[in-house]
Amino acid sequence: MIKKNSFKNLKIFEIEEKYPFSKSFFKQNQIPIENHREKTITEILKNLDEFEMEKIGMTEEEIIDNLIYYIDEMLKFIGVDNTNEVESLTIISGTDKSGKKEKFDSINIKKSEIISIVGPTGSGKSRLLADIEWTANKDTPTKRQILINNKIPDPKWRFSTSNKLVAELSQNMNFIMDLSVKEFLKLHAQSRLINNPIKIIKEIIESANYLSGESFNDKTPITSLSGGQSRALMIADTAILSKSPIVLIDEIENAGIDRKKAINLLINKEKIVLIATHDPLLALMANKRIVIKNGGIEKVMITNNKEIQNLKKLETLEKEIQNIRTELRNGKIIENINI
Ligand SMILES: Nc1ncnc2c1ncn2[C@@H]1O[C@H](COP(=O)(O)OP(=O)(O)OP(=O)(O)O)[C@@H](O)[C@H]1O
Repeated sequence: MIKKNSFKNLKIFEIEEKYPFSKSFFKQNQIPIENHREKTITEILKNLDEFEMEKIGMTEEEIIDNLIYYIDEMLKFIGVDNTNEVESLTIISGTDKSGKKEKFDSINIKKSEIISIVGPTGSGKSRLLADIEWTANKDTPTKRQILINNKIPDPKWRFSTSNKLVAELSQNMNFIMDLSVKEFLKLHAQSRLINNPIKIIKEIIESANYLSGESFNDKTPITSLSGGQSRALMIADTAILSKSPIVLIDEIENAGIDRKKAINLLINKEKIVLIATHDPLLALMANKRIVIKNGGIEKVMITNNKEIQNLKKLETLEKEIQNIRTELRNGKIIENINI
């Protein structure tokens, strides 16, 4: 909610910069802001004569109240109101596949934390991500409950398309639209009412190229992106453009993308990231890992110092595998392996 007192001190150019859509309020209500952008709304209204005020059809207070209401509603609509701020996510225990209570009471995850979810095939990793996405309220097969900022979340999260709590990155990123990368990102930026889409589109493309190493540009048709390139584009888009405070990743596939860079990009944007994975590198990159067995959360482990050192070894191993992959692709014979 915008506070009226401090709002009154904003100059028109500051209001327009912060809330670009406010321009249409001024226009529709015929408020003469032209050449007065250095003034506050109150200063402008005070200088209007009776006739001009009559044309607007509202008192000074009504104009300010309506403008604040308009901005608040627009912010909610595009999903950038501060009710979107998520400081923590809590998972309250439910039952495993046999109906037994899970072995924990609650797990609290904070902003900028990264959590991996590990467990055998079919153990329930994707189910946990789905519980979070649906903000389960004891109404899913696991009977878990999800709290946001320690409260039962507003049901708006479940149904709103513009105000999404969760951004999901899945393995399959098949684009079917006949658009260039620039057109695609521009559409997304427009839907978020971004003021300067050109700058942000450039940033997303640069980040995606940094992640995939296989460059593309703004003119590349999205249908011709490779698997790695489209995953890189979606990750960069999610990190930079999406307002969703929680990112759920169902395994970042190995090929064609630097997973460490991808995770760092998401973390820098202060998101909560949960990754269901079978990949040791991703599992150990997380601050904590949730171990799932037979549909239930078996335990939560904190990545310890020894594991962090081992992560470095795994990264070296991974680099060597990448080198071998490149050599094989280039028709070379694999004679030496450096481990
Ligand atoms: N606690 C539970 N109670 C009832 N059903 C569950 C529970 N947990 C998981 N399931 C169900 O078990 C099935 C397998 O779970 P899920 O797909 O989440 O496994 P997974 O660990 O992601 O598997 P994979 O590694 O193969 O992707 C799903 O149908 C899911 O709904």
